[in-house]
Amino acid sequence: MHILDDLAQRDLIQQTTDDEGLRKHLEENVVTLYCGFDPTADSLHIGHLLPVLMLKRFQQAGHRPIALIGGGTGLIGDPSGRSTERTLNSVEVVKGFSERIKEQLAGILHFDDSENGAVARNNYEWLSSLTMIEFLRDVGKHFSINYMLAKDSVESRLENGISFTEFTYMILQSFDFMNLYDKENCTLQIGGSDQWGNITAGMELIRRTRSEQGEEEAKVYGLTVPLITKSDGTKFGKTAGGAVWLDPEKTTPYEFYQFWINTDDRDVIRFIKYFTFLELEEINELEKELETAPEKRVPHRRLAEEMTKLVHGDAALEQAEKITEALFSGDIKSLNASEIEQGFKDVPSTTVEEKDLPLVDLVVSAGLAPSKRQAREDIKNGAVYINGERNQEIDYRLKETDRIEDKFTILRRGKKKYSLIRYN
Ligand SMILES: N[C@@H](Cc1ccc(O)cc1)C(=O)O
Repeated sequence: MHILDDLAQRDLIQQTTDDEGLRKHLEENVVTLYCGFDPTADSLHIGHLLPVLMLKRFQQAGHRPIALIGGGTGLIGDPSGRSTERTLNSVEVVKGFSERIKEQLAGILHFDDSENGAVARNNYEWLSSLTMIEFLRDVGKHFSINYMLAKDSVESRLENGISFTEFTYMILQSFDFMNLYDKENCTLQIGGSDQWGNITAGMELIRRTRSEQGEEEAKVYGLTVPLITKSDGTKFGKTAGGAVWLDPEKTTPYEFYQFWINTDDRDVIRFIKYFTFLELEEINELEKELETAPEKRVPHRRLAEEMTKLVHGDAALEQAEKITEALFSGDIKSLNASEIEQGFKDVPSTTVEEKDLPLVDLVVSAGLAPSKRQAREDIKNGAVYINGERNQEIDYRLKETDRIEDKFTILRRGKKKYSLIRYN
């Protein structure tokens, strides 16, 4: 199947410049394409995943992707899709962010120098050495202010204001495209739907400056992926705890898994098409499953599996599944300390100095009962669990075997009220 047809069937194409031309171009050539990622934080988040996976899809279809780290543009700030000016980060900070983002991209794209291996570039390399005079003469001269003012990213900001710095951003991104065209024969730029203006600006620059007189026009292409919407109207990729990051230190693989498994029934098939590499036929099967046995949540589990494996690897997926299962069945004893840490990250925790406290005291300090009297009552009634096991001894003192790797005990009251006890 033509890559563009596969993408279309997955609803992954928002816009292309010259669909027919691009189709032919991809049929006849190993196409070098790129997508840029600005280091605006120390990690990518799932909002970045679609374009990253897009690069991978093109690679699987035999083309050559470049992941461009915006070490230079990240110092300027893209106004696209934003209603307010960004605050600038220091050069040091952006450098640090760039390195981490490169590592994350490597984890998904597996950079290598073979013919259609994915490669990473950093635009700091060429943007930092561009002189003011060169910039204004060789690049700026090809941009009319009227054209720039008409771009969405600028137009929408005129009322609230935009600095000259952010205003020039599109010129820098255009310069990137031209530079990659010159040096690497890169002829396609992809990006999120908010990047349309920047991508077409670059195409225009290349057409103007790189077409030889009397020859065919220098021809490059652009493609954008859609903005991901959710059926409940809330923003994709945000949870109560904030953004869903790809860095396992910021969003644990378990949380990441939970994010996907909690996808709304109405969105799950669409997300499987967007984010996984499953064949369309298999996706149709999953859709049937959803219709006939929605309570089994087979597609949700599959989505969570595929995504966790892709971003965090097999071992992390296995752990996420184990934690999910243990929390569901209450079998806490099967978890080790690192799994406890992940699975109970959002559960209230109490740190205690003494290790063999009476259960009654612990239940109170953990905030699971308002008084010792109530705690005794609860224990007697069988509402209190240590690491998933009911304990009805009113005079019970915690023992070594109640501590998981000597670090944690999980107390539970009733069905759902958990508390994580940490030992110093
Ligand atoms: N402007 C893009 C990132 C980018 C940077 C440089 C480029 O050449 C291309 C894209 C964004 O904010 O998402």
